[in-house]
Order: sequence, then C-alpha cells, then structure tokens
Amino acid sequence: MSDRSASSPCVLVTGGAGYIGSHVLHALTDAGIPAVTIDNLSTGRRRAVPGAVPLIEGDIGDASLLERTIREHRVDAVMHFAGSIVVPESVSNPLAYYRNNTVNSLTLLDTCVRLGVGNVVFSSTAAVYGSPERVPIDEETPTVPINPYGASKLMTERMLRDAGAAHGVRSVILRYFNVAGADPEGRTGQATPVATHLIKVACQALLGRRPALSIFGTDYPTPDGTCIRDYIHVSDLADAHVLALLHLRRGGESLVLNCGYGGGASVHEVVEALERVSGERVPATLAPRRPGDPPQLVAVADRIRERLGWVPKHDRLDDIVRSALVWERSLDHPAP
Ligand SMILES: NC(=O)c1ccc[n+]([C@@H]2O[C@H](COP(=O)([O-])OP(=O)(O)OC[C@H]3O[C@@H](n4cnc5c(N)ncnc54)[C@H](O)[C@@H]3O)[C@@H](O)[C@H]2O)c1
Ligand SMILES: O=c1ccn([C@@H]2O[C@H](COP(=O)(O)OP(=O)(O)O[C@H]3O[C@H](CO)[C@H](O)[C@H](O)[C@H]3O)[C@@H](O)[C@H]2O)c(=O)[nH]1
Repeated sequence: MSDRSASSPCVLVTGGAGYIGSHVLHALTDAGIPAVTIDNLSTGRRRAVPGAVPLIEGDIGDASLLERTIREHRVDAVMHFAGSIVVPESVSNPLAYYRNNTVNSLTLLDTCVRLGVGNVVFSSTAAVYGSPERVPIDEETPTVPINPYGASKLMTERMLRDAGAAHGVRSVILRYFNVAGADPEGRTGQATPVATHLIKVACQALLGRRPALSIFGTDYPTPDGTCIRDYIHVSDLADAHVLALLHLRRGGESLVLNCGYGGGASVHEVVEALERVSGERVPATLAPRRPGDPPQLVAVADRIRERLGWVPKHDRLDDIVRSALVWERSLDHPAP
C-alpha cells in the first residue's frame, strides 16, 4: 500500500475504464483525490484509466471482489458508473439490463451498507423522466421511464433512497442529459466504434468513417423540425462528480440533481456547429423518426449550481463538438 493510500481515504469508481468514468478518474487525479476502479472491460478500455489509478479487472456483481477492494483500499465513497447503456438493446434484452444495472447495483449497495461505506455518487439519466409533458424538466418532474434502460436506473435511485432512510447511506444522484465531447487535453474520449450518439456519429461521418449521418426525423414540433437536446460537455460533468463527492465527504445531505446546461440544441444546430468548427461538410441524409425519441429534452439545471457550486467551463456547443472531433481524429480505428 502506498503512503498516500495509507493516509487518505479512497473513492471506488465502478466502470472507470468507460467514457464518463475515465474522465472522472482524470478529474479526481487532477484534484489529488485517491481512487481505485473496478471494470470488467466489457465496453471500457484499459488505456483510458490514468496510470496512477489501480484498475481491478472484474465484475461489480462479484461481492467478494467488492469487499476485498473496499477493505484493501480504505474506500469511504463509491462513484457508480458501471452499467449497460444502449436504449434499443434494453428493449430487446431487458433482463440483461435489469441484471447489470439493477441487480449489480443492489450487490454494490448491499456491500457498501455491510462495510459502512456511506457515500455514493450515482450515474443516473434523463431517461428516468421518459417523455415528459413539460419542458424544461426539473427534478420534481414525475419519473415515468419509457424503456427498460430508464427503468433499470430508476430502480437503483429508489434503492439508494430507501437505503438512505434505513441505513444512513447518503447519495448524490446525477441525472445526466446528453453527454458529449472529450477531455480537452486529449487524454480520453468516447472510444466505442459502434456509437449511436449524435455528436460522435456526426464526427465519424465528417471524417469519412461512416457513409453519412442519418438525421432521424425533420417533422417534430420544434423550430427547425429536428429534436432538441441539452448537450453537456463530459469534462463539466466530471467536475460535477468531484463536487458531489466533496459534498458527501463534508457530511452533505442526499441530493438528486439534473446535469445539463438548461439550454437546447437541435440536430440541425449540432451539424451546423460541427461544420462551423471544422470548415467541412457533414454528409447527412434525412431519415424517418427513430422510435422512442421525445421531441425535446432540456434540463432545469439550477439546482446543481446552487447545491454544489458547479460552474461549467465548456458550455458552448462549438467547444463540445470541437473536442469530440479532435478526439475522433486521434482514434486509429475506423467506424463500422
Ligand atoms: N453516455 C451517456 O450519454 C449517458 C447518459 C446518461 C447516463 N449515463 C450513465 O453513465 C454511466 C457511464 O456511461 P458511459 O457512457 O461512460 O458508458 P461506457 O460503456 O463507456 O462505460 C461503462 C463502463 O462500465 C464497465 N462495466 C459495465 N458493466 C460492468 C460490470 N458488471 N462490472 C464492471 N464493469 C462494468 C464497462 O466496461 C465500461 O468501462 C452509465 O451508468 C450510464 O448509464 C450515460
Ligand atoms: O445518428 C443519429 C443519432 C441521433 N440522432 C438524433 O439526435 C438526438 C440525440 O440522440 P442521441 O442518440 O445522441 O441521444 P438520446 O437523446 O437518444 O439519449 C441520450 O440521452 C438520454 C437523456 O437525454 C439518455 O441519457 C440516453 O442514455 C442517452 O443515450 C435524437 O433526436 C436523435 O434522434 C440522429 O438524428 N442521428
């Protein structure tokens, strides 16, 4: 055990080899906060994990591995990213989603309670709101998920709330809106080649790594007919996680917080931003609506600023798409 881990408590980051988890590991390392990660590398990559952070290759469904890690590293807090994230896959294979997102979260939470780890930061999603009637969406909006992915995450939120009441576990539940972009220093980014997220797919199309971007639906009730989303830069999201951890370590109360900027961009606006920053055309074709896409998802994002003192640094759409494009160029694998 190193001197540092002997003196300071450590945060266990599940899924730290993945897109968002790896950005958070870099943010923790930059802030001098000791961390350890467990990842089964099902979608994550070993090289996304900063060198200073021990990577334990294993599954969070393995209670004895969790227990060993928590004891050996003097873990006092957990940031829980590990999970399955593809919405259509959750529709075709729901039980796999309930197993990985809900059952494994239960194992993790149960282990935390048994070992007295009382601080949990959880990656939730705007998908818990489903297709709300009113936009923008505040945290009191009813949670009515419309797919198993959203339902599987909402169940973990519920477990955290109940475990808080019964066992004193305090949690910050972060409901991410549309996460995009990459580390401005180029240390990590979204690396899975089978991407479905708009900004990543648009970058791949611009670079000729896929034939074209399909714009799913141009007849929505929005000003330009395409869907509107609240895109948040992954590095700003990573900063929010560090603040959430510090809040809990200070003894702060449990919170549920939207993570977005409170503004929206349409699919056309995203494409225009990418063309503006690159000076190149995004090959795009107009396609029918994708099933299950709500016309607008925009956060009311005041609470996170008030409660955590979060101040975003990368909230211009041009910055988000530029960082995504720089990262995409650095990847050596072609898209499928
Ligand atoms: N990407 C988004 O836009 C988005 C939006 C809302 C919420 N989220 C949530 O954020 C979290 C991270 O998402 P991401 O985009 O970084 O996805 P990702 O697939 O890049 O990261 C998930 C990581 O978890 C690991 N993992 C999965 N199951 C595991 C298991 N059973 N045991 C150990 N490791 C396991 C994977 O190998 C991967 O490294 C997820 O919980 C997701 O639901 C993501
Ligand atoms: O090739 C593409 C991909 C996406 N889109 C459109 O771009 C918008 C954004 O789509 P994404 O797939 O990038 O993201 P989603 O809004 O579908 O969902 C994401 O954000 C949600 C919360 O807002 C959940 O967190 C979910 O897990 C996460 O995938 C949608 O209108 C979609 O139809 C296209 O036109 N073409």
